[in-house]
Amino acid sequence: MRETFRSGLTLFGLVIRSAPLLAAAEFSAAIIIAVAVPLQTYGLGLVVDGIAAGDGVLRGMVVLAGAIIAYFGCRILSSAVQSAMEDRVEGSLNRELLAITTGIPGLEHHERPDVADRLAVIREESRYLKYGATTLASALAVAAGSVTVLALLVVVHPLFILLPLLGTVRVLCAGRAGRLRLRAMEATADRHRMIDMLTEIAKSPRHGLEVRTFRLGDFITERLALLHSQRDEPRWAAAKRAAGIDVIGRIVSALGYGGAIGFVVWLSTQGTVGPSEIVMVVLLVPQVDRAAAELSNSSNELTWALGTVANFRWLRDYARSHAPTGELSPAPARLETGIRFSDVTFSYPGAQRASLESVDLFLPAGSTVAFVGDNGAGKSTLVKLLARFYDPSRGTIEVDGQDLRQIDPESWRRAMSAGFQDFVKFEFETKEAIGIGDLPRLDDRAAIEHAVVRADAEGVVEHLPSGLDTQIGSRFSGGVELSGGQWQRVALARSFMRNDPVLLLLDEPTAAIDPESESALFERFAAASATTAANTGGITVLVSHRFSTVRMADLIVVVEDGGIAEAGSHEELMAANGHYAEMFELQARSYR
Ligand SMILES: Nc1ncnc2c1ncn2[C@@H]1O[C@H](COP(=O)(O)OP(=O)(O)OP(=O)(O)O)[C@@H](O)[C@H]1O
Repeated sequence: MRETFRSGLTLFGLVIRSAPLLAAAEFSAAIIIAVAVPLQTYGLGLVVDGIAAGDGVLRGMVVLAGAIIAYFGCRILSSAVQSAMEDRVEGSLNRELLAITTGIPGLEHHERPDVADRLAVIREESRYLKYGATTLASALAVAAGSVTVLALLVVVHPLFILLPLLGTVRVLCAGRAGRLRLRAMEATADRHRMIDMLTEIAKSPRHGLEVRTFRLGDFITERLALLHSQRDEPRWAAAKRAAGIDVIGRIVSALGYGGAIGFVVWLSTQGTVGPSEIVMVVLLVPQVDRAAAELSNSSNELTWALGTVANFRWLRDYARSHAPTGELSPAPARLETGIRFSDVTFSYPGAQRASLESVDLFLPAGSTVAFVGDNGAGKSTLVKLLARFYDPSRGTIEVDGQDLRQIDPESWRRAMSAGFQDFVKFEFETKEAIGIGDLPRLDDRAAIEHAVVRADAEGVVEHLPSGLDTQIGSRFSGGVELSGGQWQRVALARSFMRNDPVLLLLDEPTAAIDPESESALFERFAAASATTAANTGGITVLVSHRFSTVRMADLIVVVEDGGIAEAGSHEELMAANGHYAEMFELQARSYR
């Protein structure tokens, strides 16, 4: 109950923050409409009284006309503001959700199934929050209308105070039914995510090649049918139970309202009430029933909306609890000694096996470091720990002797830069797709051109019809599609936007580029790293499977099965005649 109340407050706060004036107009209009309806009945009662007593109908007509004008005026106002308010709420909710999820410093929330399920439910249900604003307004309005109806009925006979009890039964039943449906949705959220994923694979042009090559159409369709039945059957079972509970509520209230009308007719036979009271009760009792129906509808919708708000609050609390705490230092502007891994063990959330086991490693300031090793050895995991997407499960990573956990992650990310194999294809104008690598310099054309040169991407830009001003990607009209290697060079230029980062992480950023160009590129990296190293003592880390490229690194780290097998310069490792020498020879021979 307390949680529901809190979620209601959160929703109310969200609505007021998103659209204060529109919300004030919508809430007031909804309340006035709800109160105006019983007031019309009251006015009619006064007219009947006036006629019966021969006193004239002016007073009754004034109340009736006032209530009718207020009713229609507010209906017009409500229809004008409602959808604008909903759009504003939806927009600001989406922005808030995005800010929360992207604001979590690490990546764990994307990989923990319990968090991913909640995110899926929130995404699926966020449209209810848009309507939740209107639902909240109508729930308040129904409450105000019910109080007015009840006050008028109690004046007729105090026993009518019991009528809301019947309404409560109906509302409770509807609330229970709504919770049943929401729980079924939560329990089947993983299947829903899987359906989303398969549908995306089936529809997206990006996956079209593989889907067609492997003739996956039928396989995906069958898998989707199975998943739909696994998702929909529990939901349908819950919907049936919910409908049963709803029907019970409706029967109880219908019996009660029939009894109330019978009661006032009986009172009139006893001479206790007159014609105006009969008119009022006959017209007001259905309004109590309608109010209960509306309240149960809006309580149904509100239960859904508040359930989603509860998930939203959970996510916000999760983000807060994962926000860095304690005294945090800014990232160093200059590295003096280097970065040290001491006894670092790391397991991904939910993983059975550790991906890194007791790693001891020192990356000296000002050096270029290459990570090599077989698939799944742990190279990218080392990179992710360096970027602080995750913290070690055991052991420490120290930057110039300071634990990385004590450095503000925001400041650390600003001080570093990175390029990844599975980069994002930002379908923007080329200058923006590159410039976003250093947001404060998004409009600095000279800096963008410099990054293009460093990434050896001049050839890509020269071939674009409007150079840096060309829209890239085929999603938008006039957009120019790039090849895999060209996209990768744009992504590389993006990672070179930041001047002199203290850490530059390049995790197979050239996998789509041919070996010769990669070698040439790495020479440029090394030259750029030398400048960076002189200015900031920065470290460049490169992950690559190509030994011809990594040989020029100052330090080559051979990662094997979650540990460090060997580390040293190319010459040292060749002299040691170990795994590196063997792999180098093998690759060199195959190139020859
Ligand atoms: N998100 C994840 N969740 C669970 N396990 C993961 C995750 N990412 C990687 N792993 C596991 O961690 C181990 C190391 O993976 P990592 O990506 O670091 O290897 P890698 O050396 O970069 O491989 P590759 O050369 O194929 O890119 C692997 O066993 C992999 O299955």
